[in-house]
Amino acid sequence: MLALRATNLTKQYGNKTVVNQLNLEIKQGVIFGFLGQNGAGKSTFINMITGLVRPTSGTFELLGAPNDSLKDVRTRIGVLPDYSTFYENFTALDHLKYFSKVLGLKTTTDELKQLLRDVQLEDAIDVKTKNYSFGMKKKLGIAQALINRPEILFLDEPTSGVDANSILGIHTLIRKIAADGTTIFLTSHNLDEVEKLCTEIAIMQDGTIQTQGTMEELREQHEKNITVHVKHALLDNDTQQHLQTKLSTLAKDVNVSSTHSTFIVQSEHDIANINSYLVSQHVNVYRLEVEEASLEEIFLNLGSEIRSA
Ligand SMILES: Nc1ncnc2c1ncn2[C@@H]1O[C@H](COP(=O)(O)OP(=O)(O)OP(=O)(O)O)[C@@H](O)[C@H]1O
Repeated sequence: MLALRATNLTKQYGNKTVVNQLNLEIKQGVIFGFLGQNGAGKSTFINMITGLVRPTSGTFELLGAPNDSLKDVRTRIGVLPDYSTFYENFTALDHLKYFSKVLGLKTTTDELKQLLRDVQLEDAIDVKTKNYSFGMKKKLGIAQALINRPEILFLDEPTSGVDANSILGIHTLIRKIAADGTTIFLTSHNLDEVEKLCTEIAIMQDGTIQTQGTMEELREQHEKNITVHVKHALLDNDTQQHLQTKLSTLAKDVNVSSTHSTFIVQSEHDIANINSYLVSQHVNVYRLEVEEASLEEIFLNLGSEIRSA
């Protein structure tokens, strides 16, 4: 069973189409990163999936339940919205007890305390939330979203405004929740975070999914420049010059020195060609390192692909 399948999902506000015939499939157990510039339609998509906003047209299935029977799965999902509000005079424990009751769960106080420990709020269990920092409120929001041990957890910007130490803690927690079998749907503007955490990534633009895949697949599809560093046996001046000239016909930004050379190619195929050429010239290659494109580069490349289309 898929965790989520959206088919031609569309949301219009007046004349404006915010989510446009969107198709998406998410397998169970993945940490799914959902990216897009401001206004791309991410929150609107999540709001439809979590039942806050009604689609204009199209359908989706969440944990196997069709969108018109969402109440059947509501207790199996967890949601951290992009902002959470809490009763100021409640402590963290009061909050979790309250939400546990609202959801009709039979969670014990010990279990709720453990949940607060999991999100590193053990020192603030009995502190009123009016005294919480922004980051502490995020953590409490995550604890609240986990209270029903959800099968799929929606995290909208879980680390924005959170200090670096706490971010590491939240990342560890997300990995642990995923390892326990929960599917994670993560929205973040922090591309580094998405690259580190997510096993699958989709990039949304103007209401549709522009690309989707693992980091490896995204690199294959959208990587424009691959930087290659070669360490080789000592070359004499003539060979260096010869290689500089020849490699410049096969690659960009070629820089051949006596023991190291670097160049930029457009595809892995070019690397194989250059390597064969070096072998044919009896250049002993000791090491060949490829600098992989970051998600940020892919994201920027995609933006320019769309603008020039
Ligand atoms: N209730 C609404 N009524 C009218 N327009 C809306 C409504 N909600 C969202 N929009 C518009 O839909 C577009 C997409 O908004 P949405 O919040 O889904 O984008 P987003 O990708 O989540 O952006 P961000 O990264 O800034 O959170 C925006 O142009 C927004 O102004």
